[in-house]
Amino acid sequence: MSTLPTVVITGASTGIGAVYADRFARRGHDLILVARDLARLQALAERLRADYGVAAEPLQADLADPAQLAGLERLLRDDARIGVLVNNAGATLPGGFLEQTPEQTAQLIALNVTAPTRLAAAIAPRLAAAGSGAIVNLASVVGLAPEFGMSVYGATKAFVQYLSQSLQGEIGGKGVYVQAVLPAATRTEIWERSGRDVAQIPGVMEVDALVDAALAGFDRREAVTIPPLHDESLWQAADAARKAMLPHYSQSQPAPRYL
Ligand SMILES: NC(=O)C1=CN([C@@H]2O[C@H](COP(=O)(O)OP(=O)(O)OC[C@H]3O[C@@H](n4cnc5c(N)ncnc54)[C@H](OP(=O)(O)O)[C@@H]3O)[C@@H](O)[C@H]2O)C=CC1
Ligand SMILES: CC(=O)[C@H](N)C(=O)O
Repeated sequence: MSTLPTVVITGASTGIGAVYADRFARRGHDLILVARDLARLQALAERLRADYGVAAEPLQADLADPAQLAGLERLLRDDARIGVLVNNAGATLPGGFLEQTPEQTAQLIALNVTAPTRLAAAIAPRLAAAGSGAIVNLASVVGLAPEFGMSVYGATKAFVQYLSQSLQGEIGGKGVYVQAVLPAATRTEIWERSGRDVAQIPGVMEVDALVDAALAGFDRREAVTIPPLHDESLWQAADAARKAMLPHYSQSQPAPRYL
């Protein structure tokens, strides 16, 4: 058994989550791997045990299902070995807002918004009390870009980014590191799962490169990590522009243009 904190990774059966599992195992962490496809989780866990000598436990759960989500919440609340949560499980939807059904959007919000929020809420008090630990949340550059026409998916990712940055402010001072990771298009099954052809997308990043870059940001303790953004000053300028507005919101009168 490792002396390092155990890492819980949601959506670990494939894609970005499976590579996170490989990288944390390589660093010597024990793992709890969460997704719906138990056979895939078992195969990955077996490989990680063999390759790295860590403990790797598959945990089958549909995180859009409140009862199954509650089981993982209990584990995060109670198991003191767990010190890192990677909120990675997520999906997108085919079609546009006019085609998507209420059931589809509710399901997406349950997976992309409710699950990471509740899982973070389950682990945060214990990490804050211990004064250490990390919560990594997979957002997306789509959350910065309403122009991309992925309204509900993008809104869920904007939520995740906001939650991460706000939590960093709330619990960062108590020793808990919170990171938002914003990938752009990355070669995983997410594209075919939503009926899109990744071959039509320009500038797709390979999943190993994405996760290694995200972990470089993790090691630098960045609040927001955007692996595809080469010119870091663009993010810094956008963040500075947002912060420049903050002192201007406390006004008893509407702005003259609204009078
Ligand atoms: N790939 C990309 O271009 C980008 C991805 N992202 C984000 O990165 C994260 C990972 O995406 P990616 O690896 O590409 O996606 P994949 O579709 O490759 O993998 C998604 C993972 O989530 C799991 N998952 C899906 N639905 C559920 C559910 N209801 N309950 C539990 N687990 C579930 C899947 O496992 P199973 O089916 O076994 O449950 C799988 O392990 C997502 O949050 C995504 O939004 C952000 C920007 C770009
Ligand atoms: C499917 C996508 O659009 C991708 N996950 C992204 O967030 O860029």
